[in-house]
Amino acid sequence: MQSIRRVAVIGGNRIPFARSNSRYASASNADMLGAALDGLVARYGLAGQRVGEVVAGAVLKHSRDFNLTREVVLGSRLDPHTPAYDIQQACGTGLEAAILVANKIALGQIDVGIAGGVDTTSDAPLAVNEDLRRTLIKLNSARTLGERLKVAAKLRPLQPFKPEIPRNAEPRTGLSMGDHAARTALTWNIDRRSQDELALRSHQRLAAAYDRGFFDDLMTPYLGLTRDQNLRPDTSLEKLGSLKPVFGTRGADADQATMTAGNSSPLTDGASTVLLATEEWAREHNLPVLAWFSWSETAAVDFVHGDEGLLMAPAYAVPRMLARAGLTLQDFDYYEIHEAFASQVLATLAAWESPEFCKDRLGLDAPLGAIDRDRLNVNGSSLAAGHPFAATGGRIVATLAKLLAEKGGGRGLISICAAGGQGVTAILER
Ligand SMILES: CC(=O)CC(=O)SCCNC(=O)CCNC(=O)[C@H](O)C(C)(C)COP(=O)(O)OP(=O)(O)OC[C@H]1O[C@@H](n2cnc3c(N)ncnc32)[C@H](O)[C@@H]1OP(=O)(O)O
Repeated sequence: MQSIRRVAVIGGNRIPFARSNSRYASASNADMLGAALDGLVARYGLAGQRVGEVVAGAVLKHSRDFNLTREVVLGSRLDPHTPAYDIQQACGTGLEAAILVANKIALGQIDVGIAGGVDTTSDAPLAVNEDLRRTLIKLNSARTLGERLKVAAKLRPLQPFKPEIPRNAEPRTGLSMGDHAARTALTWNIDRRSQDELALRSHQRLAAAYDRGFFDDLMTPYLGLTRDQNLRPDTSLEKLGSLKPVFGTRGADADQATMTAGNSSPLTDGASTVLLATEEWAREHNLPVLAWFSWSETAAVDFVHGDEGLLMAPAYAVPRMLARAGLTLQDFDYYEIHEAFASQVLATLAAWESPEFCKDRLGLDAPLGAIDRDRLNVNGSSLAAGHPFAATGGRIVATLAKLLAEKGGGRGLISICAAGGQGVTAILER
């Protein structure tokens, strides 16, 4: 039997994130993931090398991109003998890709691997409507002109022009991510001011991190962007407080809606990659280790039949991971909690502080307790940087690993909520 090996985070590379339908409007997922990968390959001298595996994904993907990651690898300077494949776990995709690569490294199946993620809401995969799709398939398989004419005769004049537009909504409820989060915000009494304060801190901290050059070796400029386009260093509590609610604005609780464009992550385009390896590989290639990828856990909640909030799965995943690792919630120097919405971060923290939630839902004798908020998302997070769904995991892993390297030691927690009621979490240590 093989033994478990330590997994090193060597570094990451991403492109600055762009607002939807803006700077990257004409870039495809392949273009953006390719740019993030090219930067990583250049930074770590991987040109011509056969990497164990490249695992990445996109939440919104064109049907032509059967294996987007492999296509991107074939277009890169990596050795074409590098295997590559796509995965998808909504906003957990990038972190799940890193977990997959880390597990293969730990088990001795590969020595080095790259994880990544990309998404674009500007170049969304519009599909033709279902009737037309089926008719076109029949048309394509018709063998004679007569058969083709018979199928074509069934096409109604305006039918082809009604496309199926992908929605940022749960298939089983029809509600958007934001409307689900708005329900959770009500359940946990998350007030508007706390959400706006969290959003403000995210912008201020991301701006400060850029100003001190933190991202200089984690990012490759792309299509004229050198910083995340959503970053608003000049935003204020007054400006945030003046924005109108956009989620939870229908139904009986509409007057209690608190979620705005300022305290919700924006629709974003972007890509990220992370390099993971064994200690030996890092030594042989003369590359310093930023941090160790030590634990991970996923969880899912039943938001369809039960009353668990759609984006609350990390509240369950983290305590399970802590129990396995023999740690408490307070044993961390940094907390990276993906800011899908300010209210969802605050609801997760409230759940961990709640004796009822921790007893009834987690089966614990005592609440997990509060965290030191000064250690939360210290370089900003998705509210400021933006959130190109599958690319967020890579952004967070690289950011946290570098933070730990800068500090010289410590432990960081990663928590990412995902559509479908899932949560992906991990621990990095140094
Ligand atoms: C998917 C998973 O698996 C899990 C998850 O992560 S769930 C989260 C997934 N992501 C989402 O659901 C995305 C949610 N976001 C959205 O749908 C949209 O961004 C949104 C509806 C919230 C806003 O869209 P929009 O109206 O086009 O935004 P935008 O025009 O940029 O902003 C609206 C206004 O707020 C202002 N604004 C936004 N942020 C601001 C800030 N921080 N400070 C000051 N003003 C701000 C803008 O300037 C704009 O003002 P004007 O109208 O005067 O120009």
